[in-house]
Amino acid sequence: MTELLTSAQMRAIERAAIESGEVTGLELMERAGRGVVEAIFEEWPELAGTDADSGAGGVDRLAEEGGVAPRPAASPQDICEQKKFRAVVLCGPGNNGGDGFVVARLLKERGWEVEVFLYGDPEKLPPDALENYERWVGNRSIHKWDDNLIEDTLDECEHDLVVDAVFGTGLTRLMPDDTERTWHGFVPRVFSWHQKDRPKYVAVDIPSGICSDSGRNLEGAFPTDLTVSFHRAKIGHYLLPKGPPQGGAVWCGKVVVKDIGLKASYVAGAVRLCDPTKSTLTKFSDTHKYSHGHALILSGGPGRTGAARMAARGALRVGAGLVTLAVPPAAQAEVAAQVTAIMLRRVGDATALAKVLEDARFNAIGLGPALGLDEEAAALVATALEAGRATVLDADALTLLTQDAALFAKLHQNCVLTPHAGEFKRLFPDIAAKLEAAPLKGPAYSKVDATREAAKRAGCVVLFKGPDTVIAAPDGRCSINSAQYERAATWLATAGSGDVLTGFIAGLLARGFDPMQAAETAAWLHVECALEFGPGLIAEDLPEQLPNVLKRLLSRP
Ligand SMILES: NC(=O)C1=CN([C@@H]2O[C@H](COP(=O)(O)OP(=O)(O)OC[C@H]3O[C@@H](n4cnc5c(N)ncnc54)[C@H](O)[C@@H]3O)[C@@H](O)[C@H]2O)[C@@H](O)CC1
Ligand SMILES: Nc1ncnc2c1ncn2[C@@H]1O[C@H](COP(=O)(O)OP(=O)(O)O)[C@@H](O)[C@H]1O
Ligand SMILES: [K+]
Repeated sequence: MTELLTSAQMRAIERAAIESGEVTGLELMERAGRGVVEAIFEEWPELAGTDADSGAGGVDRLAEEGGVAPRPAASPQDICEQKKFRAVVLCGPGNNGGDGFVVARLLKERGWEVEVFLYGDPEKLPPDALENYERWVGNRSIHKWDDNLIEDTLDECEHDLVVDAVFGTGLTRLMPDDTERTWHGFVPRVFSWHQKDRPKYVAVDIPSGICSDSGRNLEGAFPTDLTVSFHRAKIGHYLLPKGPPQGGAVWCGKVVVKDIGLKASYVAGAVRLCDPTKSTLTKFSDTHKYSHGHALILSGGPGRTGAARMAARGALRVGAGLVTLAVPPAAQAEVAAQVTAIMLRRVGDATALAKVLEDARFNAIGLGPALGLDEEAAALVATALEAGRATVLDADALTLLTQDAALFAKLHQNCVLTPHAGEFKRLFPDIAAKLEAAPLKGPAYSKVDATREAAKRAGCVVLFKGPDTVIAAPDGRCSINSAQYERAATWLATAGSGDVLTGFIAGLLARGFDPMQAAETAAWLHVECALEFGPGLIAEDLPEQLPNVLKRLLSRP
């Protein structure tokens, strides 16, 4: 799985590389700037089409240095007919600004018209950024930051590109809103997002104003078409904090990560992006049904059995050897008429459930969807938890946990809780309050922090749903299952899709996955199934996509 870093982890990696003598800060900055230029031309090849001032030399030079691929030299006539590309590069007071000066220089070398604006005092720039500032100003002009001048510059003639290199991983305070700078007024004026032929907006590392650890918007963020980060993506690229103002992924456009030559070393405690490997899933290919475990899914009463039936179908499709629905007697006929491969057991109350669970072959339990909120349902949850099996709790089971501290105390390390935002807030109101509070500084409290704190308190795995599902274990392991960017699947937010996820987790628990791995793998498969089907999906469709999804995954090299 891909590591997602915090700003502190990234700084530590950079510091270790510099201190070991492997690379200098200046070299890293040059590679970062070059990576941004490369990514721009990969994203918009049409922008790589001319270098009117420098001829083909600019391109070849960059290519020799490991930059973009060389292309045939343009004829003089072509060059005359081609318009000159124009960029505005907005640089900030730290090393993010330093990267911006490198980008400006490389574009200029390719014949671009480049205007650079500096927010801050040149004398206060850190050493590598200062060096690149001086390389830039050696023979070109630089403008002191001025909202009106930036706006006039962009209005004066068509620009192809605006590069945002104001703040990166070093954003530690709310965006400035003083008399000298008025970000809140400035951004929307310059940023004519819906205007046809507007310039492309590119963020260096992260859109300025977005906290790279949390994705929180520290007010006044610049939205972008393309975000180019370095070495590893940052957590903030993959979280989607609710607004106002909304933050994270929604501002990044698309995230490209460029290698800047830092070693891929293990980072203790790093958050990971869910992407199970074939080896995670080899457990899918072994043999006998009894070796694949037996999941027990608890159903609600008459008229409320659909949720559990969908969960059971999910558990079976994901590969549990056997799946049994525990059904109240009054709902038995309703369920029996609608299931085939799934078995039924009459479970009238908690005593009956305890009796069923005497059979040690039931090695995983899924409960909560449409279970009910009465005392009987609470007793079922208590009995299930007392059995100590691998257990996934969702929906009504989560609500019951919020109503009874003694029930909450029965949670154990083999449990997985799967709250959506509302359920999370009811279960962990104080943690949710921290997450909802407007951030005043960076790094801000994040959904990752909140889920880790919740998992620690519950003593079990917590899967906090959303397009940025965060999964955490009490020992601090944490991952994000993203349904954003190329995995965007908004149609997954459909009634009952959470019930299917419960089933996927229960099925994987039955197969012997540990709770963290079951939750991560199920969440990932859930989104893959939504992508496989596409828009128009209803929850029942999800389990039926699994055969194709698994086939594709298992045929990976
Ligand atoms: N860490 C690394 O390995 C690398 C970092 N590089 C670049 O360096 C960046 C990090 O550089 P820095 O740590 O200097 O941080 P930044 O350049 O992101 O910003 C720090 C500066 O902004 C000021 N600042 C922070 N929040 C502010 C606010 N709300 N209002 C006004 N000023 C504010 C700080 O006082 C400081 O002067 C990365 O994002 C990346 O672009 C790259 O050069 C390549 C390697
Ligand atoms: N914008 C989104 N894009 C993709 N998936 C989403 C989005 N919003 C929610 N989801 C996912 O949809 C599912 C909804 O589950 P849940 O809220 O429990 O609904 P229900 O109770 O109707 O089943 C979760 O897996 C959640 O992560
Ligand atoms: K930036």
